Amino acid sequence: MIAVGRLKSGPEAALFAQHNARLRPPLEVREIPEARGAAVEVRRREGAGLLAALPPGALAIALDLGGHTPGSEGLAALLERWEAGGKPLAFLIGGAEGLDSAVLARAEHRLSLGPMTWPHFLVRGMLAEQLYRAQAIRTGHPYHRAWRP
Ligand SMILES: C[S@@+](CC[C@H](N)C(=O)[O-])C[C@H]1O[C@@H](n2cnc3c(N)ncnc32)[C@H](O)[C@@H]1O
Repeated sequence: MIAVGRLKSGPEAALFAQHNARLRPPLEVREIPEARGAAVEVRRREGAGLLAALPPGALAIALDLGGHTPGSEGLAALLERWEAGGKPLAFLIGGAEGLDSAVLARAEHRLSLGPMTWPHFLVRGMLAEQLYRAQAIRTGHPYHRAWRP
Protein backbone atom coordinates (compact mmCIF):
# COMPACT_ATOMS: atom_id res chain seq x y z
CA MET A 1 0.00 0.00 0.00
CA ILE A 2 1.33 3.41 -0.96
CA ALA A 3 -0.60 6.18 0.72
CA VAL A 4 -0.44 9.93 1.18
CA GLY A 5 0.01 11.18 4.73
CA ARG A 6 1.64 10.07 7.95
CA LEU A 7 -0.86 8.08 9.97
CA LYS A 8 -0.34 8.76 13.67
CA SER A 9 -1.57 6.46 16.40
CA GLY A 10 -5.32 6.71 16.91
CA PRO A 11 -8.52 4.92 15.87
CA GLU A 12 -7.69 4.85 12.15
CA ALA A 13 -4.23 3.37 12.82
CA ALA A 14 -5.75 0.78 15.18
CA LEU A 15 -8.37 -0.19 12.58
CA PHE A 16 -5.71 -0.68 9.94
CA ALA A 17 -3.38 -2.59 12.28
CA GLN A 18 -6.18 -4.92 13.39
CA HIS A 19 -7.03 -6.04 9.87
CA ASN A 20 -3.55 -5.88 8.41
CA ALA A 21 -2.27 -8.22 11.13
CA ARG A 22 -4.70 -10.87 9.85
CA LEU A 23 -3.58 -10.59 6.22
CA ARG A 24 -1.18 -13.22 4.84
CA PRO A 25 1.12 -11.58 3.94
CA PRO A 26 0.34 -8.26 5.64
CA LEU A 27 0.46 -5.13 3.55
CA GLU A 28 3.73 -3.24 3.53
CA VAL A 29 2.92 0.47 3.89
CA ARG A 30 4.85 3.23 2.18
CA GLU A 31 3.80 6.74 3.17
CA ILE A 32 4.15 9.84 1.00
CA PRO A 33 4.29 13.22 2.76
CA GLU A 34 1.24 15.45 2.32
CA ALA A 35 2.01 18.41 0.04
CA ARG A 36 0.88 22.00 0.64
CA GLY A 37 -0.37 24.67 -1.72
CA ALA A 38 -3.03 24.88 -4.40
CA ALA A 39 -5.02 21.70 -5.00
CA VAL A 40 -3.56 21.08 -8.46
CA GLU A 41 -0.01 21.45 -7.16
CA VAL A 42 -0.75 19.26 -4.13
CA ARG A 43 -2.07 16.51 -6.39
CA ARG A 44 0.87 16.83 -8.75
CA ARG A 45 3.52 16.62 -6.00
CA GLU A 46 1.81 13.87 -4.06
CA GLY A 47 1.20 12.00 -7.30
CA ALA A 48 4.90 12.20 -8.20
CA GLY A 49 5.69 10.79 -4.76
CA LEU A 50 3.23 7.93 -5.16
CA LEU A 51 4.61 7.01 -8.58
CA ALA A 52 8.21 7.19 -7.38
CA ALA A 53 7.38 4.77 -4.55
CA LEU A 54 5.90 2.15 -6.88
CA PRO A 55 8.02 -1.00 -6.94
CA PRO A 56 9.37 -1.79 -10.43
CA GLY A 57 6.87 -3.78 -12.47
CA ALA A 58 4.09 -3.40 -9.91
CA LEU A 59 0.45 -3.84 -10.84
CA ALA A 60 -0.96 -0.51 -9.64
CA ILE A 61 -4.49 -0.35 -8.27
CA ALA A 62 -5.69 3.20 -7.59
CA LEU A 63 -8.28 3.64 -4.86
CA ASP A 64 -10.57 6.08 -6.61
CA LEU A 65 -14.20 7.11 -6.32
CA GLY A 66 -14.62 6.78 -10.08
CA GLY A 67 -13.31 3.23 -10.14
CA HIS A 68 -14.90 -0.16 -10.46
CA THR A 69 -17.06 -1.09 -7.46
CA PRO A 70 -17.03 -4.86 -7.07
CA GLY A 71 -18.80 -6.68 -4.26
CA SER A 72 -16.61 -8.54 -1.78
CA GLU A 73 -16.86 -11.80 -3.74
CA GLY A 74 -16.04 -9.88 -6.91
CA LEU A 75 -12.98 -8.35 -5.27
CA ALA A 76 -11.86 -11.80 -4.12
CA ALA A 77 -12.05 -13.02 -7.73
CA LEU A 78 -10.21 -9.95 -9.02
CA LEU A 79 -7.41 -10.40 -6.47
CA GLU A 80 -7.01 -14.02 -7.50
CA ARG A 81 -6.65 -12.92 -11.12
CA TRP A 82 -4.28 -10.06 -10.29
CA GLU A 83 -2.08 -12.24 -8.08
CA ALA A 84 -1.92 -14.91 -10.78
CA GLY A 85 -0.15 -12.34 -12.98
CA GLY A 86 2.86 -12.62 -10.68
CA LYS A 87 3.45 -8.88 -10.31
CA PRO A 88 3.59 -7.23 -6.89
CA LEU A 89 0.26 -5.48 -6.20
CA ALA A 90 0.41 -1.82 -5.18
CA PHE A 91 -2.70 -0.11 -3.81
CA LEU A 92 -2.48 3.67 -4.17
CA ILE A 93 -4.43 5.97 -1.82
CA GLY A 94 -4.55 9.71 -2.39
CA GLY A 95 -4.68 12.59 0.06
CA ALA A 96 -7.39 15.16 0.79
CA GLU A 97 -7.18 16.51 -2.78
CA GLY A 98 -7.43 13.09 -4.39
CA LEU A 99 -5.17 11.38 -6.92
CA ASP A 100 -3.37 13.16 -9.74
CA SER A 101 -4.36 12.27 -13.30
CA ALA A 102 -0.81 10.90 -13.83
CA VAL A 103 -1.43 8.34 -11.10
CA LEU A 104 -4.79 7.35 -12.58
CA ALA A 105 -3.16 7.04 -15.99
CA ARG A 106 -0.38 4.79 -14.63
CA ALA A 107 -2.72 2.56 -12.65
CA GLU A 108 -3.82 -0.65 -14.37
CA HIS A 109 -6.99 -0.70 -12.29
CA ARG A 110 -9.19 1.75 -10.38
CA LEU A 111 -10.99 0.39 -7.35
CA SER A 112 -13.86 2.21 -5.63
CA LEU A 113 -15.15 1.46 -2.15
CA GLY A 114 -18.49 2.97 -3.14
CA PRO A 115 -19.74 6.35 -4.27
CA MET A 116 -19.21 8.07 -0.91
CA THR A 117 -16.01 9.99 -0.23
CA TRP A 118 -14.11 8.53 2.75
CA PRO A 119 -11.24 10.11 4.68
CA HIS A 120 -7.97 8.78 3.29
CA PHE A 121 -6.75 7.47 6.65
CA LEU A 122 -9.97 5.49 7.06
CA VAL A 123 -9.59 4.05 3.55
CA ARG A 124 -6.43 2.20 4.66
CA GLY A 125 -8.35 0.23 7.29
CA MET A 126 -11.35 -0.31 5.01
CA LEU A 127 -9.14 -1.69 2.26
CA ALA A 128 -7.24 -3.96 4.66
CA GLU A 129 -10.58 -5.30 5.94
CA GLN A 130 -11.79 -6.03 2.41
CA LEU A 131 -8.51 -7.73 1.52
CA TYR A 132 -8.83 -9.91 4.62
CA ARG A 133 -12.48 -10.63 3.75
CA ALA A 134 -11.36 -11.61 0.24
CA GLN A 135 -8.85 -14.05 1.75
CA ALA A 136 -11.62 -15.46 3.95
CA ILE A 137 -13.86 -15.90 0.88
CA ARG A 138 -11.12 -17.69 -1.00
CA THR A 139 -10.32 -20.05 1.88
CA GLY A 140 -13.93 -20.59 3.00
CA HIS A 141 -13.23 -19.03 6.40
CA PRO A 142 -16.44 -18.21 8.32
CA TYR A 143 -15.33 -14.58 8.82
CA HIS A 144 -17.32 -13.90 5.64
CA ARG A 145 -21.04 -14.71 5.92
CA ALA A 146 -22.43 -14.59 2.42
CA TRP A 147 -26.05 -15.15 3.46
CA ARG A 148 -28.43 -12.29 2.72
CA PRO A 149 -32.22 -12.16 3.25
C1 LIG B 1 -10.70 12.46 0.83
S1 LIG B 1 -10.46 11.40 -0.54
C2 LIG B 1 -10.17 12.54 -1.88
C3 LIG B 1 -11.40 13.16 -2.40
C4 LIG B 1 -11.18 13.78 -3.74
N1 LIG B 1 -12.09 14.91 -3.89
C5 LIG B 1 -11.45 12.77 -4.87
O1 LIG B 1 -12.46 12.90 -5.56
O2 LIG B 1 -10.65 11.83 -5.04
C6 LIG B 1 -8.82 10.80 -0.28
C7 LIG B 1 -8.47 9.51 -0.96
O3 LIG B 1 -9.15 8.44 -0.32
C8 LIG B 1 -9.48 7.45 -1.27
N2 LIG B 1 -10.94 7.32 -1.27
C9 LIG B 1 -11.85 8.06 -0.60
N3 LIG B 1 -13.09 7.61 -0.80
C10 LIG B 1 -12.98 6.54 -1.63
C11 LIG B 1 -13.90 5.62 -2.21
N4 LIG B 1 -15.21 5.72 -2.01
N5 LIG B 1 -13.42 4.64 -2.99
C12 LIG B 1 -12.08 4.51 -3.22
N6 LIG B 1 -11.15 5.35 -2.70
C13 LIG B 1 -11.61 6.35 -1.91
C14 LIG B 1 -8.92 7.89 -2.63
O4 LIG B 1 -7.67 7.30 -2.84
C15 LIG B 1 -8.81 9.39 -2.42
O5 LIG B 1 -7.81 9.94 -3.25
